[in-house]
Parts: sequence; structure tokens; C-alpha cells
Amino acid sequence: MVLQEGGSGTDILAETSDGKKLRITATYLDRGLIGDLRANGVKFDVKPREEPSFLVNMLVSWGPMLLLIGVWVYFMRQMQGGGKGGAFSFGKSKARMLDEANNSTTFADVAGCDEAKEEVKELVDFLKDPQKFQKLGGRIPRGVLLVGPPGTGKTLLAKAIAGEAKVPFFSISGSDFVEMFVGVGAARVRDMFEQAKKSAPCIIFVDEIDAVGRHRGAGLGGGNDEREQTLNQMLVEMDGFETNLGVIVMAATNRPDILDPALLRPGRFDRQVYVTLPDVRGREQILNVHMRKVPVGQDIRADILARGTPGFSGADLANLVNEAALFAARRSGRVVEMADFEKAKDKIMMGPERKSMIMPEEERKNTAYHEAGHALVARLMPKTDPVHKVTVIPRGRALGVTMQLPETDRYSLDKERMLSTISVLFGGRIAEEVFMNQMTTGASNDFERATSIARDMVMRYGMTDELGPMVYSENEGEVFLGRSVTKTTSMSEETMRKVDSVIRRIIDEQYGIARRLIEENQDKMHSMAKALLEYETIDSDQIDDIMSGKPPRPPKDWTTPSGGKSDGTPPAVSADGAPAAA
Ligand SMILES: Nc1ncnc2c1ncn2[C@@H]1O[C@H](COP(=O)(O)OP(=O)(O)OP(=O)(O)O)[C@@H](O)[C@H]1O
Ligand SMILES: [Zn+2]
Repeated sequence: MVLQEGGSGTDILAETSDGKKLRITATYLDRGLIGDLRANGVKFDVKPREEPSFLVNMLVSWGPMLLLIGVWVYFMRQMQGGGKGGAFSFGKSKARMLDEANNSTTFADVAGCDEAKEEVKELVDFLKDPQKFQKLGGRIPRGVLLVGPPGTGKTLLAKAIAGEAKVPFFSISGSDFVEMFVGVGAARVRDMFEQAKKSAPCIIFVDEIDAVGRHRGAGLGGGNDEREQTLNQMLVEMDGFETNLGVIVMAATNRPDILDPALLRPGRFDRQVYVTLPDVRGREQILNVHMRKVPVGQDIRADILARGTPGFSGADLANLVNEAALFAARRSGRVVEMADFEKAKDKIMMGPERKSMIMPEEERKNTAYHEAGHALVARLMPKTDPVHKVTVIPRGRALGVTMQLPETDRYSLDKERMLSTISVLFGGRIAEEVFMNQMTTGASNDFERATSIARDMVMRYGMTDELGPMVYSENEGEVFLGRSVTKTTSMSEETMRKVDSVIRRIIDEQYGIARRLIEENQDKMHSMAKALLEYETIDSDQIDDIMSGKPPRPPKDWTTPSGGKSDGTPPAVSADGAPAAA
């Protein structure tokens, strides 16, 4: 054994007679330690620690200087557009590679987008055996653009293609290419294609391609050199490789309208696959995929959940299952039950409850009337979605929420529906005016939405007689190129005034209708506000009762403030809100 002495402490690496390896650190060698070692028959040597060599000495004194020079050289190289090769690996692509052995994603994991799956199936055949596919006369796309809203499973679909074909999957996000230094992005593109070619057949997946693929020359002018170079490099690479190599470039975007047309030319991303939000059947299938991963109760009905989640993306549904499982865990449940899903759905749709927020009674009452106003108008206007839930529990940034749910998936709006929506939005403020004799800031979002609907009706959809079927569009500050070109119509002073007055008229009319409904139904308004103050959340059952003039039944999971389950009759409540002794 060797004891090395010196500096700050002594490391003892010892092997005892029975072959055990030990590591001991002693601050200094004293007689006690040496005595112990001797007594236990450990043989050892003491050797002074070696003097630092000349080289080490030089490094210590010159190191900081060398480091500075290094950093300087590094930055210079980046600014000159270099960055590739040599000792500096700055240009190395940030692409993550998922090799075939670790990719277990298959088409079975992607639910509810059958058309998209159908369209990409042949890519799997191609990737499995590029030569054979070509011999059979298949035409291989070089680039496939997946277009669709966020969370619809574009990444998942690309990964599943790689998984099915058992080929490597390189993924990178468009924003990874956009760096501070000119040339880095281009170097990364070069690098990524080089790596991919070595592992062909394979898939390169570029998420958020719009980050690099925006139309050249668009945007805020100047300072776009880096992005343009990156985009050019990508075009060069896509033109450069042989199709029979077996590299397929896939990219995802939800803004195809802002992509540079050069990206969409033949031989580049010339195949577009649309991945849309799932319809009700699609949602059911997606829920089933994700519910396989958690223990769910007997009562779970994916079809009912699917019906209650219009507009949810695949990612939202995955999140729904996850949140429901968390609610089940919180109550120490063995399985996830329908009630957990219901809570999770509310949380996702209306924001998390903020029960701890203490609301002054006055404000609670104001919120109750405000929400009752929305709900009442929604129930009485034609072509509105059924009121699903009304609550005065603060959620997210809202003090209260009135939630309407469409009965079926809807893909377009009509004039009557839009007019009704404007009235519903005004219902809240009107109720405050009528019953609380005040106006609060809580309605500002309602007004914004109402105004923008009215403006769209006039300016985008040509829904008014006065202005006719014409688009009066404002410049939206984006340069839209590619397939959909939005023309900027500059309006004359006079037209602008006319547009304003028509928007004003629509708003005034709908406001008047809502006001009349609320004033004519004061008893129902009082009854609904009272139910909200008492139960905090009411749903369609309670609203049905109120609208037919009956006292509302208590909500299903309602427990009386004393803690016991209610027997089904509403507790009588005295003026101060405490349960009265019957
Ligand atoms: N069709 C689907 N079937 C099953 N699960 C899905 C589906 N779509 C989305 N998901 C779930 O949502 C998650 C996120 O989806 P993914 O990242 O693929 O969406 P994306 O369209 O690429 O979104 P983004 O545009 O935001 O990148 C997936 O990992 C999956 O759990
Ligand atoms: Zn409101």
C-alpha cells in the first residue's frame, strides 16, 4: 500500500490481506493512525506527493489567459459563419436520435386520425425497403409536411412511422436552428443531414418548421440573415440527396400560410398531410388509447367523455386522463372514476379552482348575478349551446365561469348563432347593472369578445346588408404568402365610419335583447344567483329546475355544510347564508 502525503490530506488506497479494497482519507498522518494500521497488519509505505510538474505550473499561471483566447477564437469563428468541424463542435446539430430499438411507438398509439394514417402508410413500406419499393414503381416523396393545430399528434404520427418501419428517428425543433450567431443554424442543418444519411433509411422530423421556414424577407425587416441561411441550407440539402437513399424529411407546422413557397416546391415538402382535431369518435378512440395506461373503474364511458369534450386535441385528452388519475390518487382511490374525469375536465376547460381565494361577500354576490346573467340569456336565446355548468368558484383568472358545451362538433358558425353569442356575453354586465346597480371590470373580456364577433360579422364574413358580402380586412401585420393571400383593403374615411356604425348597431341591438330578457325574468335571476351562492356550482339539472320556476334540486355531489349527505331536498337558507333550523 502507498500513502501519499502532502497538501491537504492523505489518500490511503489499501488492499488488506483478505483482498478487500479500502479508501481512507486522513487529514494528516498521526501516530494513532499509523499505530492502528500496524496493529492490524496492514503493510504500507509513505511517499511524499509529487511536486507539480513544470507543465502544470505553466497551466495554472497561463490558464486564464489561454481560456480568454479560446473564447475569443470561438466567437470569431461563429461570427464568420464557420463553426463546422475541427476542435470546435459548435455546429453539431441538436437533433435527438431515437433508434429503432428504443422506439416502440406504432400506429396503434395514434388514434382518431385515420385519413392521415392512411396517407402516410406507404412511407412505412418505402422505409422498410427503399430499393424494392422503387422497383415496384412507387413514387417516394422527399418531404412530408404535417399540417394541423397544436397537440393533434403530428410528432406522434411521425414517430409511429419510424416505429412501424423500424428505422431511426431524428427529431429537432425549428427553433433549435435559430441561434444568435449567423451560420450556426446552417451548420446544424448540414450536420443533421450528414448524420441522417449515415443511418439511412431513416426519418428526419423538424417540429415547428415555421421558425426557420417563414417566407424569406417577411417579418420585421433586417436581422434575418441567420434564418435565411438556415432555410437555404435546408433547401440545398433536400435538393441534394438521392431519393433512393431512404431519408424522408418530415416537418410539422400549424401555420402553413407563412411558409416560404420555396419549401413547398416539388422535390421538397411536396406532400402535405392534414392532421385535424379529432371528432367525437376520434376522441373516444384517443381516450381509449390513454385509458389503457391507468386503472379505470367499471363505470367509465369513453363515449360520454368524448361527447363532453368538443374541441379537445389529442394532447388535451391525454392530459385529461392524466389529471383524472391525479384526482383519483389524491382521494386515495383504487381506480379512476367518472367523477375524477368530470373534475379533470372542469379543471382543463375552466382553469384550476382557487378555493383558497377569499372573496368579499359583496363581490361573490356580484359574480353570482353576473354568471346568472350569462346563463339565463344563453338559455333563452335561439341557437346557443346548452349551459353545462355555472360556478362562482374562482378558476384560473376568472371570478366565475359559465360554461356552454355544444351538443355536437361544429365546423362553422352562422349569423344567428353569432348574434346570440353577443347577447349571452352582454348578459353578465347587464345583470350587474340591474341587480347590483354597479359595473365592475369583470366584464371586460366579455366585451372584447362581443366586439370582435360583431367586427368579424361585418368585416370578414360580409353578414350585413349595409356593407354587403365583402371583406374589409385590416392589415394584420404579417406578410401572408404561399397559398392563402390576404389582400389588404384600405378603407376610405367614409367606409370606416360606416363599418363602425354597423358594428355599433349590432352591439346595441343584441345588448337590448339581452337586457329585456333579464328584466323580464327577474325571479329566475334571483333564484339562480341564490343557488350559486349556496351551492357554488350548478349544472344543467339545477338550471332546468330554475327555468321551470321550481326551487333547484341540490347538485349530485353536494354535501350540506354540516358534512352529511343531503337527503335530496334543498336546505332552507336564511338571509345570512347559514342553514336555518327547520
Ligand atoms: N391522435 C392521437 N392519439 C393518441 N394520443 C395523442 C394523439 N394526438 C396527441 N396525442 C397525445 O398528445 C401528446 C402530444 O402530441 P404531439 O406532440 O404528437 O402533438 P403535435 O401535433 O406534435 O403538437 P405540437 O404541434 O404542439 O408539437 C402525444 O404524446 C400523445 O400522448
Ligand atoms: Zn362574464
